[in-house]
Amino acid sequence: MREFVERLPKVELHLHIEGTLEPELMFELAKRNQVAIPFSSPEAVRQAYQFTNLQSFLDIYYQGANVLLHEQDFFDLTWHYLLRCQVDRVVHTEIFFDPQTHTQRGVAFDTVIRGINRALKQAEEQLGISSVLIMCFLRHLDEASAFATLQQALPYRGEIIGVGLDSSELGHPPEKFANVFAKALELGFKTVAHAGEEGPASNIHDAINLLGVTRVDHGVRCVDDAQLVQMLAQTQMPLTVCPLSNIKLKVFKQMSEHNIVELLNHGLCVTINSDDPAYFGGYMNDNFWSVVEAFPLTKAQIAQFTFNAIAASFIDADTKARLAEQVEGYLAISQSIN
Ligand SMILES: Nc1ncnc2[nH]cnc12
Ligand SMILES: [Zn+2]
Repeated sequence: MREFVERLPKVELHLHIEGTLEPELMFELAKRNQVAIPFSSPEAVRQAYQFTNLQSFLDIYYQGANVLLHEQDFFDLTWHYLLRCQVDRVVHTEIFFDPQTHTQRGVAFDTVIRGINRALKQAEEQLGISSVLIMCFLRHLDEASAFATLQQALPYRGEIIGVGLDSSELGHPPEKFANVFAKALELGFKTVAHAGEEGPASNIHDAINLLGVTRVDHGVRCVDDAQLVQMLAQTQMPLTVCPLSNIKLKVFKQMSEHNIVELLNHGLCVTINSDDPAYFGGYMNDNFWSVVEAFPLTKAQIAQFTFNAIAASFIDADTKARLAEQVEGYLAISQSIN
């Protein structure tokens, strides 16, 4: 089964590029850019990754991003992730970036996007991996800052497919960003938002109704509202679930208590994603495997996560059909072997 999971073509829909900063690269960039970091070695960094909740992670995560200063740094960060995609058979990825994490430190929006985009283009050409970019607003910052960020993104309309919402969910509900999301939709951006990760099921409702999202990031707290679960199944509203993240951030005590398979069996459009893999202990294969290890799933059920991700992606219809065919072929061959 492990080999089936490893070779299964995958589509990633919930990945923060800043969350792919491995301790080794953090050290290399700290040295290159002469930025002080409060760790003595990459191992010491890993030791510090003991989180009690979302906020305890975010505090360390924003600190780590301080080593990213130049276009080349953003290129290196993104390229390392894309090489890992190749290993994990991720054929398409939809990447979040947090411009405010960088512009607040005096790094230009242009520097961030140029570095990331150069790596994405190289991956398309050299690795055959396609991608799109989604710009997230930090919800602990105010509406004015989100509006300013949206304004800064206008020259890059062709390179940014949508806007998202991340950072501290508790105390920062979707309604805080209803105006800026309305403007983004008017400008032609797609919208997604983290909701129902640590926050209540009502945040999922509000992300859908007030922010016009086409996907909900995480969304696992939907189970607290049976009617909402029914609606999510009926509308096939995608949930980009991140299993290892949820364990690391104590959303669930252990994988056997995770609700992803329950949601899959209810017919929801759930997908598997890695969120911040450098911090949470694994990329796509590890996330798939953590679920497969904890629950008895057939190959067809495992492949369903990829079919769901293809359907939920921002890829054009022809490419979706081609990718789905590729996965169907893979599933048929591996089912015929045993
Ligand atoms: N899991 C997560 N939830 C909210 N904001 C984030 N930013 C990066 N990872 C996040
Ligand atoms: Zn996330």
